Amino acid sequence: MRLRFTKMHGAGNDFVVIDATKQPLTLTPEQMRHLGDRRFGVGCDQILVIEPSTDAGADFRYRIFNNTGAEVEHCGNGSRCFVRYVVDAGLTDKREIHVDTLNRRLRLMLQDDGRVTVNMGAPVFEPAALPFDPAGLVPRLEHGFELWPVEGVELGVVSMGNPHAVQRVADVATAPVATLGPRIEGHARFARRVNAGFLQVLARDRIALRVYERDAGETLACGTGACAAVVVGIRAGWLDSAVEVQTRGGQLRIEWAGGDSPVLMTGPAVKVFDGEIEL
Ligand SMILES: N[C@H](CCC[C@H](N)C(=O)O)C(=O)O
Repeated sequence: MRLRFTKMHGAGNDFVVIDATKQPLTLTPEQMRHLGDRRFGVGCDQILVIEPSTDAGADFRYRIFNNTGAEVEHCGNGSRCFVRYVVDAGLTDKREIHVDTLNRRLRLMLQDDGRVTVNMGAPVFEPAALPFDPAGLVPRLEHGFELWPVEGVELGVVSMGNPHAVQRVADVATAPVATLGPRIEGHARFARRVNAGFLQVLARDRIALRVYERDAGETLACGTGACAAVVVGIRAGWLDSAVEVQTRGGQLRIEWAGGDSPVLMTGPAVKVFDGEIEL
């Protein structure tokens, strides 16, 4: 099969974007893995498949697959690239777009400076939402927020639609992302595995972040991970409600007013090239 695609990135988190708005497309996990392979295929962290909406309340739907072929619930950087794609491809003339993912409806706004703001929905802190099994653990409370002792560190857990476990570190540059990241990502207490965030507080409105992503390893940026780190930092009393997040691939802005209010993420979305591949 000859497949047309668009290569994009959001703060260095890179995607193969496939437009399936005009004809249905089903790729096997093996075909996804080939697309994601940085030597034998195109190479990407995740694959984004854009489809027509199946509900009057949304303009589109899209599906996200890690480069292992596993479908996931949410991708912050991918949602911004989705907006850039559908606007540039002329699939919509709107600047506020509603899209359905596996388990959320997102509202996305294209800003005049080219960045995209995404209403990422509200965080969910109940362990069962990830899922995370806290049985037998005694959390340390930081400003009333539970930090769970796992693998010798303290994890703040939160679902942004996909699962995240965030720990505070003194310096992201020396954080044990390559060794501790996979141990947390695959830990038995996370039945559907987890994205492992390493957060360094630079100021109450600025953090540095590295994320060992579920099913993808360390990426240069993780949008849902940035949301997760900021809301954990706010609940733990380390951060204010608007935070600049420095990732290895670029900068994101995360805002959250607390409670059931939605998390707003603003950041870049860049098209790199169009291509075709024989699958
Ligand atoms: N690896 C994530 C999906 C991609 C999320 C990330 N790329 C983002 O920008 O949010 C997971 O399995 O939940």
